[in-house]
Amino acid sequence: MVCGGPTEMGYPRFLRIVLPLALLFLFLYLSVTKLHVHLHECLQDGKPCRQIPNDVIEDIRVKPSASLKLDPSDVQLLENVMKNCKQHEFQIGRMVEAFRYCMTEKKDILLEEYLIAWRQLIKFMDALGTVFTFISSETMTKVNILQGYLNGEHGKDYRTVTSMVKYELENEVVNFKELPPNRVPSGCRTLLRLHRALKFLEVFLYNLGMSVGKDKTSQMCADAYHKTLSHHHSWFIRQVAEVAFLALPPIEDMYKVVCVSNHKDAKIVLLTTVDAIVKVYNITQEVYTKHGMLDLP
Ligand SMILES: CCCCCCCC/C=C\CCCCCCCC(=O)N[C@@H](COP(=O)(O)O)[C@H](O)/C=C/CCCCCCCCCCCCC
Repeated sequence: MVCGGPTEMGYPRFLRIVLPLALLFLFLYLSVTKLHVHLHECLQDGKPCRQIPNDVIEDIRVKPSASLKLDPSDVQLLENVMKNCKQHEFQIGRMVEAFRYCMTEKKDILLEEYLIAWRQLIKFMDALGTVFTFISSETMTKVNILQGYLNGEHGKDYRTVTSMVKYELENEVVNFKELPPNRVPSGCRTLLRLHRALKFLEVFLYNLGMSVGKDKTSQMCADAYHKTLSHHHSWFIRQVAEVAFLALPPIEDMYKVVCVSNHKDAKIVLLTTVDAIVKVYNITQEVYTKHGMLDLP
């Protein structure tokens, strides 16, 4: 079993060109976000003009649960991965555990555990290097907003996704028309951003798990992004993402990150992860659909 960390990944030389380009896009992005409020003043049917309705997005469904049958040797492999990966900053086992533990018997999501899983993903992105800093700090911002609510005065109302939705709707914290400036965004719209990113992660890990070991990670990641998260991002963000994909390490290095040495083992670990993510995603999706909250600005 190979157990090198993501910090051991070697990056190609072309990054010397890609990195300045990424910084340029970042600069452009930050310039445009200063115009954020003005862009949102353009409203159509009560929605910002740049917002793409949720229903144009192809419904991507991966169904590993039905096909994922683990025999005792697979279970042993997963246990080994959990044990042997403990020295890594990013622990896929810890992430899977958190995604599993965050689901309650009443088909609800415990926010505290959900955020633990996201913090693991942030560790992974941080280990990938500076090209990913922007994405990981954006993710951290969202995690911190939710943690802030959990630690705040109404913390108990933020224990689960359902209780958060109930509390924020009853207290008019959620704004369906615009993102009010100079206010901490609501928990519901913040979680929605992570929820959409979770679909991207699900499809990306599924692509990785199902690949025959020859495909490029950048291609698999771009494919997942184009099918999912990109529909919610502005042009500038999409360009930043395209640059980041080029900096992704090759598939063998990804395998090391999840503490496996070959494609067969990677498939088991990755599809087990996808299985947990799909369940969490579906529960959240149901709550948001029920309350018509899939397009919160
Ligand atoms: C073998 C293990 C593999 C683990 C792979 C980990 C991959 C990391 C998982 C998810 C990363 C994406 C997290 C992105 C959060 C995005 C939240 C968001 O959409 N924010 C946008 C909207 O926010 P508001 O403006 O409405 O407040 C925001 O505009 C976007 C900011 C920039 C994010 C750019 C995202 C690019 C996605 C591509 C990520 C590729 C990372 C791959 C790392 C392997």
